[in-house]
Amino acid sequence: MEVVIQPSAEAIAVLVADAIERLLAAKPDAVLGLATGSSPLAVYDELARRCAAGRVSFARARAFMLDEYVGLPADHPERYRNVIDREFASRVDIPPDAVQGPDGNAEDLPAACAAYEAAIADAGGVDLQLLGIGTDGHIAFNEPGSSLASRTRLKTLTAQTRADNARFFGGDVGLVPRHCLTQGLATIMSARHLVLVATGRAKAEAVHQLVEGTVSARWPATIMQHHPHATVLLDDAAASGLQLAEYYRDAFAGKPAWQGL
Ligand SMILES: N[C@@H]1[C@@H](O)[C@H](O)[C@@H](COP(=O)(O)O)O[C@@H]1O
Repeated sequence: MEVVIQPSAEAIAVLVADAIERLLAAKPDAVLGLATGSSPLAVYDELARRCAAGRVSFARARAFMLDEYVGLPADHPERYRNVIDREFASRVDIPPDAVQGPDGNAEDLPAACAAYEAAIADAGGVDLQLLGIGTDGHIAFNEPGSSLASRTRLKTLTAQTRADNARFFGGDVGLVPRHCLTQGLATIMSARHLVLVATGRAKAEAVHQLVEGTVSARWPATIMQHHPHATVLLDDAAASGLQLAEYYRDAFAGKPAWQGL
């Protein structure tokens, strides 16, 4: 796992956008994994800028979302499909039907989960998966206790996650759905490159566990320690709980530029 500590979300976004630009230059029909939440927003801003400037094109790319709330109306602004359209897809040249997410309004949710797994496999798997991390250590919506071998399925959100996400629902936790569909931890681990972004002190404990803790379903993101190509990008606040921060800084400072992330 590579840990990269940067001064700001914008500096992180430049590095992540560089990696995505490089991937698409080598493989224009690459499969991207998209995350919601506030953590990837600066990355989407940077990609939109580069696309407008003609530096990068998503015209042949495909993308899969990590997760979706269950039961939000199709036109609800916080439905993750709508968030991704607003923050990313509508701002770049990716064809609208090239972006897929789990169907949180399907009549048969287990069938929708199985179909989603099949769609990812049919696309050849995800090349680069963007991730945030919850304060309780979840990735996508894999809450504590999630099977480390899980695939896309229905999950119940923790009170902590619903409280954290209430800010997107006018501060009313009662409006945050209780259930979601989420890629499983094994689904995420199947992606070829994992790129996790975390900023702010609220993430410091989860980040410490992710990088330096024992691999355990108690902190689901720790499964990333088993991934052969995982990059964790942090600002100083999110890195403030790391015991080996100086080593990570030194290693990145001495890294040859041609290696990229
Ligand atoms: N399902 C999403 C996750 O994919 C995201 O990583 C996490 C952190 O969100 P934020 O980046 O807003 O802190 O919360 C949500 O619950």
